Amino acid sequence: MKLFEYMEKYDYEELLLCQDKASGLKAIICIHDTTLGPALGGCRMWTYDSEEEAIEDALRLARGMTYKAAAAGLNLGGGKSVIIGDPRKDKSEALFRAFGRFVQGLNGRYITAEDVGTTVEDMDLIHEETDYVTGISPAFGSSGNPSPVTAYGVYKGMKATVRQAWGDDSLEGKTIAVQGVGNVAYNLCRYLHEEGARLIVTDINQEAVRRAVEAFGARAVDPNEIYSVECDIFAPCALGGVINDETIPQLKARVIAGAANNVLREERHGDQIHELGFYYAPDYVINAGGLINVADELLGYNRDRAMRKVETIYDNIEKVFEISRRDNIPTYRAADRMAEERIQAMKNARSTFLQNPKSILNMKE
Ligand SMILES: NC(=O)c1ccc[n+]([C@@H]2O[C@H](COP(=O)([O-])OP(=O)(O)OC[C@H]3O[C@@H](n4cnc5c(N)ncnc54)[C@H](O)[C@@H]3O)[C@@H](O)[C@H]2O)c1
Ligand SMILES: CC(C)C[C@H](N)C(=O)O
Repeated sequence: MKLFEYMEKYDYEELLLCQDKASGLKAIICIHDTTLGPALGGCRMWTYDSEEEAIEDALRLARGMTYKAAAAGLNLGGGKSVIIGDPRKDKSEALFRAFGRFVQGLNGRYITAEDVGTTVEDMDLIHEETDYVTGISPAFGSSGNPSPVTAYGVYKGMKATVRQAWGDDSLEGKTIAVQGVGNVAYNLCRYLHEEGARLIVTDINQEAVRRAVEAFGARAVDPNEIYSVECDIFAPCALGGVINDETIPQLKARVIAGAANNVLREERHGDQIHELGFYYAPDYVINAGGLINVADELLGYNRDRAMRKVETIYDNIEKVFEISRRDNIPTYRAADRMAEERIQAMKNARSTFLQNPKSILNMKE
């Protein structure tokens, strides 16, 4: 990848490589865009096959966060970080504290939180070194683990998408294929099960599968079977890039709606599923619940206020489908348009100098 060419093409601000020999930390922090406010985005810990793959992931995820915050109506920019390593073996206090010091060094331009492979306990260690971290323990007045709230938002967004496809938003009797039953999807499955949906689940972690089968009477299938099972809704809740040339021809679902970030391997796959008549809920619109929740910490956390804002994901999904129909474009493009228009409008509005800009968030009691 030609880094500067790529960064220029998608308007990235900053890419930071962080290494600390003593703790073994190798991390990447990427700030995509801070037009709307500080870049808030999670920290992923993953065993990447190469450094290039890790950098690419950080870049793509950071850009997604800019769009996520903009589409959710938050005054936050987009950023993300990745720590290269195995979350089951390579974690230590020293590693997360070293990472925290790099975050502190950015002086608030980047605020971190959980993502795949990191937990509230890890955020608490980062918090030893910096206040620019969210999703820490509730004992600090924080919102804790964002995953259950992300799940609630995905549930609401899935219902809104189902309404587009079938005219009413009930999930009762719908068969839903869930890929990955980790932190978000386990909580999502609970909502789906309570509403009377039939669940098919898969995960590369057998323990996660067993939990979902026992708790929700889900049917388990092998990871490579999940694309082709007979179902109404495909819910990608593991990693990105799963809507691609190989998987699209296998899909039997009518709706694609899940928690995973960067679901489309390439933009052209979003065009393809649109032409084929799938109802796709754009990833960063439907999975914004966790971000909305941790963002509320910056105001002094109020769970009711945060949950009310998470419920607007239903309306945001409806807006995306409206734009898609109005402009005859795929939903992923409609979501981009919605986010880009807001960023541009705020860029223009902020051209006037103000001594004391108002609070960085626009959520009100
Ligand atoms: N946690 C949040 O609040 C949040 C918010 C927004 C988006 N997301 C996104 O949602 C997705 C899930 O996040 P999470 O926090 O639940 O992570 P998680 O690590 O708890 O869960 C992911 C699950 O997917 C499984 N998995 C990985 N590769 C797989 C494969 N090829 N096939 C089947 N299963 C596979 C893992 O074993 C794990 O159980 C990620 O893409 C994340 O970026 C999470
Ligand atoms: C909780 C959020 C700040 C981060 C989350 N992993 C996301 O992708 O939205």
